[in-house]
Amino acid sequence: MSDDSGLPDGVERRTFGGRERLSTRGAQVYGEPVDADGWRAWDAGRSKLGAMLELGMDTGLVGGESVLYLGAASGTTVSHVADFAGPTYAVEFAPRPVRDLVGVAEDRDNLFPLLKDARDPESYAHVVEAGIDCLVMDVATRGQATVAVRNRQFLADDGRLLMAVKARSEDVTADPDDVFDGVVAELDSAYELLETARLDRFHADHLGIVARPK
Ligand SMILES: C[S@@+](CC[C@H](N)C(=O)[O-])C[C@H]1O[C@@H](n2cnc3c(N)ncnc32)[C@H](O)[C@@H]1O
Repeated sequence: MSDDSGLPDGVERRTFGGRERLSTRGAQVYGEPVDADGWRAWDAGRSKLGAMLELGMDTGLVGGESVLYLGAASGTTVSHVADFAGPTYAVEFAPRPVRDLVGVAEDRDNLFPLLKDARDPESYAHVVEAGIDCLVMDVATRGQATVAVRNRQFLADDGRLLMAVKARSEDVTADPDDVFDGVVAELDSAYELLETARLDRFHADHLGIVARPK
């Protein structure tokens, strides 16, 4: 971490259109504003990890870490991650967004797209290095806690899980708080919870979780 901002090295607050925003330095991906120095605005409204940083959650990210990112979609968030992190493995199971993700990786030597199902970690265990520093999860699917537990195997003992839970993906009718309680209870088998925060300012009915392996 470069200063007392709580942001990892390689993530800065810079002014775009008169407004201070998170930013990373790299090739443009989704039409986000880019300044003259090559910094690109990181839209927290389109990124749960961006929202977690914007809300001041203590992610433990310092910059340069190895990352396994589950639910990469077309690369909006993972492109920013690869801008400040080390080797970044991006798992996504839908072929269409992976086509875009491959384009995003062409500009980033440290970004490795994997067309894989995050529920089946054995299918990419031969590719992803062991002792990953940070597991980022944004899979909007039923069984989000199960996916986190199954992928615990990749994390270093002092690594971090940074997870966004979408309540409606588990149960559209349930009270989000009940859904979050259930997810947290299931995570307990493999993780120690460090911090949770509702992301509603940026993402309705989402919970941000920071945890470390037990
Ligand atoms: C909310 S979107 C991710 C957005 C992305 N993280 C971002 O901020 O740019 C959730 C993604 O998870 C993917 N997904 C859902 N279940 C998955 C699974 N079992 N394995 C891999 N990807 C999955 C979906 O296809 C979708 O692209």
